[in-house]
Amino acid sequence: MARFLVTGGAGYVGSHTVLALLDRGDEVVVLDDLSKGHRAAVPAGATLVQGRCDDPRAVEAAFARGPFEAVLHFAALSLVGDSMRDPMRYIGENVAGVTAVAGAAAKAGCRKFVLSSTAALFGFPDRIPIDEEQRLEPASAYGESKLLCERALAWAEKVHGMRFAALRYFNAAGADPDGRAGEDHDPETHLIPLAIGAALGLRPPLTVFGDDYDTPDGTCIRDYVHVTDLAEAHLRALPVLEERSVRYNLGNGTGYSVKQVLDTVARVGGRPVPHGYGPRRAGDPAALVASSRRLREETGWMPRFPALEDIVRTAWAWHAAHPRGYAGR
Ligand SMILES: NC(=O)c1ccc[n+]([C@@H]2O[C@H](COP(=O)([O-])OP(=O)(O)OC[C@H]3O[C@@H](n4cnc5c(N)ncnc54)[C@H](O)[C@@H]3O)[C@@H](O)[C@H]2O)c1
Ligand SMILES: O=c1ccn([C@@H]2O[C@H](COP(=O)(O)OP(=O)(O)O[C@H]3O[C@H](CO)[C@@H](O)[C@H](O)[C@H]3O)[C@@H](O)[C@H]2O)c(=O)[nH]1
Repeated sequence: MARFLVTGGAGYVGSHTVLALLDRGDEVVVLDDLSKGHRAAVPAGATLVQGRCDDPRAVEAAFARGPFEAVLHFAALSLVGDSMRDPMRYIGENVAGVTAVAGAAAKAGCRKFVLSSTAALFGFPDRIPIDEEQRLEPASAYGESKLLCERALAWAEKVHGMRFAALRYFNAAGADPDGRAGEDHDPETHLIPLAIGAALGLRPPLTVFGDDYDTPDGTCIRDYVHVTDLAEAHLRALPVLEERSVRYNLGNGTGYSVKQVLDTVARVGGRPVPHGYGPRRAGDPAALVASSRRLREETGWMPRFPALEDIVRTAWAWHAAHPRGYAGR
């Protein structure tokens, strides 16, 4: 049993990872300012310190609950479109969060750090699937902020001997298979919850952003990876940090188009997804699919829910059971 600090543990991916840690018997302290997350998403067995990652007093209060085996850093601003309206805020806050938390970790003698990084590091990629050797050229301030976070951690390693794992998630999706947690962003911008919301009559009809891409059906292709599999990848990456720092691209390795996602939601839910077509969303690449070969080979990670249908089924179950998300829980 070990104790972990999870920043952003009241958010979507963070809360599922807290569950994975608690399920295996670990102790968890969550540092989250609840700006986007939900108190009710912090599992009962975890301790919540409410505060910002770039506030030294809040970070100190969190580390006072240590010592920690490792820090898992999920807290960040994470909307691509938003980052293009307010790029300095995204870069400033995301980098400040990492530097404050990693600096405090080094001071406290905690030398393992796992960063939520992103496929947005690759911008418009040259080749699919995207492996770790591909050019890093973010096409958004959000992607740039995460690249700078990775680079900051490389300095923490050089100077303080801090090992880090940068996990570049592709599209996180789905919900805890036991129904204990799910996806509830406000505003919600992600395809699967919007499609399910439209099918359930909880949200307006979905707009497909462009059907003139150079893909088989004209809509964008993404690699949807189950949030519980993402959580498991964090646990798998930890032992590698005994030896060295790593960067892993993290997805299923299969791409699905927006139309295929809508068909799957309709099939799983047994009702159509009301939708129409609109212009392309600025900054959307035609296709993003991960090669997670390195992660699989070096850690033994294997997704339990690689099929889109299973991913959508768990998401559907959560949204149907919690039509208002975490509100009122
Ligand atoms: N969801 C995805 O598909 C996806 C894909 C790639 C990368 N990521 C990255 O994974 C991480 C988690 O994403 P998510 O979808 O769970 O987001 P989320 O918004 O649900 O969770 C982020 C959490 O961090 C908290 N937070 C934000 N800024 C904070 C700050 N300064 N101090 C303290 N707490 C703060 C929020 O309140 C929220 O609970 C983010 O770093 C995101 O960039 C997500
Ligand atoms: O109303 C909508 C919402 C989305 N889409 C499309 O659906 C796909 C998926 O979009 P979305 O769910 O918003 O995810 P991404 O824009 O691919 O971004 C996610 O995945 C990135 C990595 O791939 C991360 O960096 C981001 O944080 C995360 O939000 C894209 O082609 C969108 O154009 C629509 O057509 N209509």
